[in-house]
Amino acid sequence: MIATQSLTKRYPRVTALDRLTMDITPGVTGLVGANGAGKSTLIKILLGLAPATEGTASVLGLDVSREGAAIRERVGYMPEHDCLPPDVSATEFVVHMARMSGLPATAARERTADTLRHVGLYEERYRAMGGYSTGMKQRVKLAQALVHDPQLVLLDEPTNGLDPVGRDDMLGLIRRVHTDFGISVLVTSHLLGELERTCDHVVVIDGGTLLRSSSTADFTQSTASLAVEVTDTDTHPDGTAALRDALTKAGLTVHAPGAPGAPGSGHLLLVDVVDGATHDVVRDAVADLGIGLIRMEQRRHRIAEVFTESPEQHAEGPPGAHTDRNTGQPTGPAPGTDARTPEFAAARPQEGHSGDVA
Ligand SMILES: Nc1ncnc2c1ncn2[C@@H]1O[C@H](COP(=O)(O)OP(=O)(O)OP(=O)(O)O)[C@@H](O)[C@H]1O
Repeated sequence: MIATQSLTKRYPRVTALDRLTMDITPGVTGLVGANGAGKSTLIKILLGLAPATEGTASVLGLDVSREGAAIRERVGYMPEHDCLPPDVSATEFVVHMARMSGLPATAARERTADTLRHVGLYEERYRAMGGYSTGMKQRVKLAQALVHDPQLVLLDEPTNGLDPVGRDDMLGLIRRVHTDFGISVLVTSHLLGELERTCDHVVVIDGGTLLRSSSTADFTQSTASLAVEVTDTDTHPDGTAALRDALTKAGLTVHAPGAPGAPGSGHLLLVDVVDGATHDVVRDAVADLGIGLIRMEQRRHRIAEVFTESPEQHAEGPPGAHTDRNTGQPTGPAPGTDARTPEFAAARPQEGHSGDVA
């Protein structure tokens, strides 16, 4: 859908994109990065609205530097900032945008009604947008991006300004744009947590450079672990400790509950999954000890956890310390490990916490 090669954008005082090379395939892709990482700049280049300083990019096989108009015919765009005229209704506005995209008048009205219904705007669609809530405005912005039935939509921070419920609704809508209509989606966010529920693929950029690009499953599965809880018996008054010893002897890595920095807690053991046989080793060890197995469940790490692990664990991952591409000065650790943006910091894993609500 999208390919960039050494894409660079320099503004007079800042390099917004720095030799960015990536490929985005059909589906729902999340583009995540802290504020100022270069997400909006990338979208503007992909739409042919801003020229790159160096490098190339194509969208649906069309060159962004020469075929911007053809790209904008086939691609929908939802801008980040509030851009709706306050004194017209959603219906008038979306019909206008449909006409601008080349739809005849009747088709524009029909598509507008369908699209506004799809995004959940009903009677309100005839009211002036100046009186809309942030959630309603975001829905109108999504509707105008979809109204001309594009092959791909670029959504710039569609959950900005929404409360948790509004955000969940918007993420559900975005997912359905792909599942119901087959439209591919590139959605940007500075919240790691919300992307793993919505996207098939996640691209992480920081300081205009690519940190990581992989499927959401790869992000979370590569570091899966088994959570195991067992009973105590007369023979083994501390069943958890007995099992930990047995599994360690069997060559598995077990995180001891309560150990400093260990992810286990209480009576839960977290066992790193080596391969498909790990479950069997745990089952056999429990049976041999004669203790009861309360639960054994596979846990996927959340994307945020991947970024709080040591960088050496990811060959293609972020370096531990970043250097400002403009000043050459160190700026601190990679996203997910620093406090440059509260949202990244808030995305740190917490038990029973969705990870993206500050
Ligand atoms: N027109 C411009 N002129 C000069 N600098 C710009 C311009 N547009 C963006 N920048 C700078 O380029 C960098 C990347 O900005 P960009 O808006 O692409 O980031 P972003 O990841 O979308 O962040 P945000 O979510 O805050 O918009 C920032 O340092 C920004 O200040």
